[in-house]
This record gives sequence, structure tokens and C-alpha cells, in this order.
Amino acid sequence: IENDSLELFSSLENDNKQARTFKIIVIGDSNVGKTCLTYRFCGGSFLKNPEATIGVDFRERTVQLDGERIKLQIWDTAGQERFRKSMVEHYYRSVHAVLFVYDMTSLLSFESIPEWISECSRHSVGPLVPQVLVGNKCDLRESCQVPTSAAQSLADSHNIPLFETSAKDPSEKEHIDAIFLTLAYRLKSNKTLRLKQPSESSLREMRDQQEQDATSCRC
Ligand SMILES: Nc1nc2c(ncn2[C@@H]2O[C@H](COP(=O)(O)OP(=O)(O)OP(=O)(O)O)[C@@H](O)[C@H]2O)c(=O)[nH]1
Ligand SMILES: [Mg+2]
Repeated sequence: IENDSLELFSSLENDNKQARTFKIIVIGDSNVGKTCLTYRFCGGSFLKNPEATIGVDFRERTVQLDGERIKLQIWDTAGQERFRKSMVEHYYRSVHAVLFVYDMTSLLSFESIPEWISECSRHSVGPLVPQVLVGNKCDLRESCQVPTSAAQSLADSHNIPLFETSAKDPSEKEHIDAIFLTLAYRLKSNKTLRLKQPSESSLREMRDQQEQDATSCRC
């Protein structure tokens, strides 16, 4: 009886324990599908007519990994320079993982990846921060401009895993889950990570900035 009640107690304790939260930023050129990918992961469906992201959109999903609840706080960032420049510092502050995205039908978006990687390092995102490279829009096979071999060698040279997927194709839904879960597993087992949460005041400051950007440069 004693054993049973101990087990019950520890499982109750587990349920009550707050889920650990990890901040994942999604980075890449405008129009590559960052909003659609994050929407697919958090909302389940394909977002048909997304607008260009201004500043950042927050999405969230809690997953259960080996009996632990993990909350993934996903920062869907803006690809357009004018909608992101005032926010860059906020993107990288206390980030736990990074997802780089390019569009498989746009060579230019792929050629930007090294710049996104170096922006990351300039903001002191070190090698302990899990990263993945994602080629999106694999459903548009005929218009593909980025050979898998080229993407793979870029990924290898940075020691980052590569995934090719589609936010649009419903049969890729589980694959998108797996991409985010790859990061979540690495975060869960990385005991050395500091789990600093963004403070309320810095979030407020960021939202004010976002409103300013939205009203001043919709041209
Ligand atoms: N065919 C296809 N189209 C996609 C896919 N993902 C996104 N799109 C389309 O690509 C366009 C851009 O998608 P977004 O998700 O808004 O791109 P973004 O990277 O968030 O762009 P910014 O917010 O400006 O940085 C939209 O017209 C989407 O419908 C995909 O997997 N396949
Ligand atoms: Mg967007």
C-alpha cells in the first residue's frame, strides 16, 4: 500500500509541476513559409492567406516527452527587413533553439541562409543551442531550385540537420511535428541550458515597437 501511494503522489506531483518552457525562433527570408510552418505545427492546418509578419507572432504548443510536459514557445519572426530591424535584439535574447527556413523554389532564399546563420552567431547563439535547417514547399517539385545535395552540404558544413518539407501538403503534417520534436528532445536533455524567460516589461516594450512599425510603414 505504501508503495502505491508513493507512486500516486509522485504522479500527482508531476501533473502539478509547471511545464518547462523553451523559446524557439524561426528565421529566414520573407515568403519562405515561416508563418505557415509554425501555424501547421501549432494549429494543425494550412494557413491559406497569411500576411507578411510584422515584428513577431507568438505561437505555442505543449508536448509530452517521456512523461514530461514541455511548452514550446515559437517566435515566428518577420523576414522583411523593415518589419524586423527594430526587433532583432528581442528575437535572440534567451533563445533556446533556432529553425532556419528557406524556400526550395527560391535559390535566393537558400543563398541567404549563411547570412541568417551569421546573424545568429553575432547575437551569441552558440553551438549548444540546437538548430535545424528546413527547406519548405517541397510540394512544388517542378519548380524546385535548390538541389538536396547543395542543401545537405551547407547543413553538414554547419553541423545542422536538414529537413525538406511542406506546410501545405497535409501528408507532411507528422514530418513537421517531427522537426519541432527533434529540437524539443535536444532541449529536454540539455541540462546545461539556462531557462531564462523574457520579462513582462521586455515583452511589453516589444509589442509597443511592433504597433509602431505596423502603423508607420505599411506602404
Ligand atoms: N506551395 C506551398 N506554398 C506555401 C508553403 N508554405 C507557405 N506557402 C505560401 O508561401 C507564401 C508565404 O508564406 P508565409 O508563411 O507568409 O511566409 P513567411 O516566411 O512567414 O513570410 P514573412 O512573414 O514575410 O517573413 C504564402 O503565399 C503561402 O501560402 C508550402 O509548403 N507550399
Ligand atoms: Mg510570416
